[in-house]
Amino acid sequence: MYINDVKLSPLLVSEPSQSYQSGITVNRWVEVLVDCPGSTGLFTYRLPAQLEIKPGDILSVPFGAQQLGAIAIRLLAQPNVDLPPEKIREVEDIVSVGFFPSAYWELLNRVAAYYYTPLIQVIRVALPPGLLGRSQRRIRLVGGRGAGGREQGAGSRELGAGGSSYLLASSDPLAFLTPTARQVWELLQTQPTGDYSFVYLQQKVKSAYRGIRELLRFGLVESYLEPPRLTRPKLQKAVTLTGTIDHELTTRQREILEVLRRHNGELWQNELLQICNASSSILKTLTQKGYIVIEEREVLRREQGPALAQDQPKSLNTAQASALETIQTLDGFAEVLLHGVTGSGKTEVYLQAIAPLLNQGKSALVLVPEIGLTPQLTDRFRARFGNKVSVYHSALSDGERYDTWRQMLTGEPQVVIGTRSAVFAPLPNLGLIILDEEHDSSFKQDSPIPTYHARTVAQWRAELENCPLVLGSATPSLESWVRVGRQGAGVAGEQGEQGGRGAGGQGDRGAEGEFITHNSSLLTPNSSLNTHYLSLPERINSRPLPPVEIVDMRQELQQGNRSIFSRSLQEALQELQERKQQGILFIHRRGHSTFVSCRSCGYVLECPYCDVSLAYHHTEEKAPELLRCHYCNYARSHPKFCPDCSSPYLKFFGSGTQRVTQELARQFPELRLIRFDSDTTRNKGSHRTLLTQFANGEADLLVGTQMLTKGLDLPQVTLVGVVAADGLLNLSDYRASERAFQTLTQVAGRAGRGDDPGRVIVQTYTTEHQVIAAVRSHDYHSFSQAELEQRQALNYPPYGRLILLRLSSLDPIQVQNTAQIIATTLSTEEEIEVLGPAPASILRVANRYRWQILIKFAPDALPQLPDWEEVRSLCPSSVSLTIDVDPLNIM
Ligand SMILES: Nc1ncnc2c1ncn2[C@@H]1O[C@H](COP(=O)(O)OP(=O)(O)OP(=O)(O)O)[C@@H](O)[C@H]1O
Ligand SMILES: [Zn+2]
Ligand SMILES: [Zn+2]
Repeated sequence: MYINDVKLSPLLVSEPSQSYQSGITVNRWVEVLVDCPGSTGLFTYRLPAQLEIKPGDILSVPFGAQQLGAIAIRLLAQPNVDLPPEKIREVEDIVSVGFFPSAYWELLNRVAAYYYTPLIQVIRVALPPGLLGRSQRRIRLVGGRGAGGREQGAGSRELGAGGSSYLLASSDPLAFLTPTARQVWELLQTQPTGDYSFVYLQQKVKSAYRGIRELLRFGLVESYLEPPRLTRPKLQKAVTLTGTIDHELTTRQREILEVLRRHNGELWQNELLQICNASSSILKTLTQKGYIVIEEREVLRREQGPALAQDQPKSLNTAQASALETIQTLDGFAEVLLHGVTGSGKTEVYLQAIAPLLNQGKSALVLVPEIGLTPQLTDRFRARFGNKVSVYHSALSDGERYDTWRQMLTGEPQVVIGTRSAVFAPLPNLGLIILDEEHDSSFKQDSPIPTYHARTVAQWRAELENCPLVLGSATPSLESWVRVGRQGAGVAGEQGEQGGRGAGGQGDRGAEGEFITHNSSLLTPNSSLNTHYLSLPERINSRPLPPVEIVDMRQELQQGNRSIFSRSLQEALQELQERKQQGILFIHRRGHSTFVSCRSCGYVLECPYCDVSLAYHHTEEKAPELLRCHYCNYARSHPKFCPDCSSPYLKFFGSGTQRVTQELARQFPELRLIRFDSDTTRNKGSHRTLLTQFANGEADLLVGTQMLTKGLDLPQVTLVGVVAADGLLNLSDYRASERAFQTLTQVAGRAGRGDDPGRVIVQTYTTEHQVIAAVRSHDYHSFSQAELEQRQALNYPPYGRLILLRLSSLDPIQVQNTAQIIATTLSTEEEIEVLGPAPASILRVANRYRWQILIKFAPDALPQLPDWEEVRSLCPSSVSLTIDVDPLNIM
């Protein structure tokens, strides 16, 4: 039995009337997930009569010869019929009660059900790495040693020996304990900390678990999970001032105490030593004299930013103020689309929406697309909220993740900024969720499962926690646009619609024409959504959006310009230097060139493991010349001669970031460059370093990929150049246009954000493309309208829903046959449309052959979806199958 069933039956505990009979608990059963690699199914256990278990509790259960951690999923009044009752083992104990608050638990279950993923996999995404896996169960005395329960006198310890304690019941406060419990309790008393691992107690005391259970019942001990070894709390020495400073001290000693006093009497030892430039021996003397106390204290390893000057809220312009007002009047769950052009000050609205929440003791969750974008954004949040801000993303070390996660559990009001997986940040008391750059595709996980979209999960989370969700973007996704009822909304109305509170999206729906055939609530079809559309139509200080010049590269070539830079762009680069301004050059690809081929025979150098050409990488004069696969990272040295015909004439095609920087260095030797792509930002902190260098004016031009389209706010940037828009325009995906429009609009939006006006130059071979026209006129409305018409005609999202089945195998025949069998089976289902099977656009990656099947269906018809377990059972073990719900990449 698999977890998908969980969706169908309510997760609540079976009715008490079923579990109790004339006041006595009868046998009950519980289905659990076992924390054991590879185990994804549910296992049934019997509940000992005295244990009260709720779904989401962490249990310990016998599993084979082991004792494992497990999570209670649901209680059963009857075990599964095919399980012989005598084979069912008993739950050993509850390790932790209410580990998952109910709304959070519900969220995890929804994710598992919607994305057809075993719940344990979802739990693994949500928890910091290793929390369950390497955890160790421990038992400790409640209140520490000596304080354990009602005992205080010296007598009790003597009495414990042997079974004689019964005789002295009247004078022994612990006489009610059985000998086993007694023995465990005594053993714990011998430890200074009053605790032992469960395993150790089991070894020392026969049937210790019984005794422990008893002690737990009387509240004499508690059971807890020790953090994984790798992620032990980090301890650091803290120095506290205790005495008053008097005159018997040397000047030096007084100096140190004075520093401590100025820091409210407390500092970390290393900080104190650093500030005073002192050695630890002097602190030792001060300790001996009783002026200070040094003790180990836990430091939470949270990623620390640089110290920042405190920043004050800005006074808002009219549009910002009105948006903020709407957000602040929201009470409980609501969805807001904050559509603000690039540089309109969305971040300031977020900051001011969060500030009062913190004062009310609530927390806020801010989701951003990529880490590359976070340094600048986190700095802004830190400048406003100081150490109430923490960052949570997968590039943190395990220790940092674990500590940040625990910091959230404290429930202190705070702001967590993070990427996709931070949507599961365990913040109690959530007051607001913000998804910045909500259109960005990195919010979607393609693999491994769950293939969740953070926006979808955030919608559920906001609903379950009953708080507002704000989606911000200059180029909203069509899903969000339709969801707030903007489809078909007139362009003319844009300026005036500052989201009439409460009416928001809802009000102007219905009056519109042909697009209103579908309900906007695509994901939760029967809940009536409280949606709002808020617009920031202008940049801050009424700065204009930069004019966008489109250059036809075909004409450049006709007119004899063979450079990768048009004359327009060359002039602009020249001016940049003269005017001491800065620019950004956007290139679709990293590396040097996209492929290498032989001019004599046409041979193209390809990856031996993937069906793609190798990209040429060459960073500087003396660096090795490499050919690299961008799919599997295979690399080889660049051959001198064609492997096929031995001709020496190998030619590079297509230009990546390296080629462009080399070309720039040749044509504009004076321009100082910084290359910003995934090759140069591989190390931790390198994003920040490069961006800081650029912001400090240490370079004139930032040359990079996708990464620099996102949220960069640098006022001194006046020029933005797009070297070749075509790579973006000509993708085969149904979302190619939407993505190209978003990327180009975002990158254009980096220009002219300060006092100097900006300009944008887009080079392309297809000037007539509708996306190019829309980018030129900054026209989101007509673009989205035209695009939605096409989507609707073909029943693509946001009108139809998609599920993509990705199959892959080392065996090309087997995967193709399996795909065929599955597609045939699926096509008998009614109300769904099956496309394919088709080979993926790159058939082979890392030696695996890939096929896919696309399923389309109408969202509000609620078709009978296939039984996925049955579909999976059609897959031989050599073929892997991923079910990608709402896929973004269909290539
Ligand atoms: N009310 C205000 N008064 C003065 N400056 C402001 C105000 N609001 C925002 N700013 C400044 O305007 C600049 C642009 O704001 P911000 O980066 O928040 O825009 P954005 O809408 O998030 O842009 P993008 O979508 O392009 O990333 C920032 O430098 C910000 O500090
Ligand atoms: Zn050749
Ligand atoms: Zn490869």
